[in-house]
Amino acid sequence: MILSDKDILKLINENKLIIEPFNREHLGPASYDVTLGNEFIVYEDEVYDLFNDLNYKRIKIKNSILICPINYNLTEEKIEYFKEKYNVDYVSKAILGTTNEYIELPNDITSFYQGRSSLGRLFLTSHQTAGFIDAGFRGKITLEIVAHDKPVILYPNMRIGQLIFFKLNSPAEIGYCEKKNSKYAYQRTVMPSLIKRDFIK
Ligand SMILES: Nc1ccn([C@H]2C[C@H](O)[C@@H](COP(=O)(O)OP(=O)(O)OP(=O)(O)O)O2)c(=O)n1
Ligand SMILES: [Mg+2]
Repeated sequence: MILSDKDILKLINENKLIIEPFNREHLGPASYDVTLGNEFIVYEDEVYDLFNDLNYKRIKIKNSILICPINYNLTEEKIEYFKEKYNVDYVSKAILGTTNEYIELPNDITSFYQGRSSLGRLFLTSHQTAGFIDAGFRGKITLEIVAHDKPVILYPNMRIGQLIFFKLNSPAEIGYCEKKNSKYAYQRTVMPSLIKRDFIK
């Protein structure tokens, strides 16, 4: 069962569902709009070797970031051109970002993160395959941001996507943060893939 605005508000007021910061304006008929944080991660490896630690750099921006399509030949000159012409802090292709919002789901609620139609219409996606938020998850949501057509300029604190909440038939026995090997429990900022932990016995 998908939660309506009334259901979401009731759970928030009962402190069963946490969304921080919470903005009543961001509540939709059956969803909650979340906002883009100002911290990002760009990987620096030539290949994603799942068995090794991934090298990446963390970026914090003040005003705006320009996301180029993944097939772009992003030369240094092009980066300088975009920075100059559009007055952006950073230029990147695929990049990891985060919501500003920290959430806590009870063990009987899961959520799906979906991009917003206004950005979908600009061929910008803010999650790839990962959109499912486990029951009992606590943390901020890491976003996988890709432009599929033209470069798109994004701004911290803009509404980037939405959370839809589902009530489970019965509460999960073990919530995400109670599971021993949960990789992203309590993440308070953008986190890189920790897939390597799947291979450590
Ligand atoms: N775009 C997304 C999707 C999910 N999550 C968070 C909430 C999920 O509860 C948690 C784990 O998601 P998955 O189970 O899809 O990821 P993994 O299976 O890779 O991680 P784990 O092994 O920890 O379950 O990551 C996130 O931060 N950003
Ligand atoms: Mg998982």
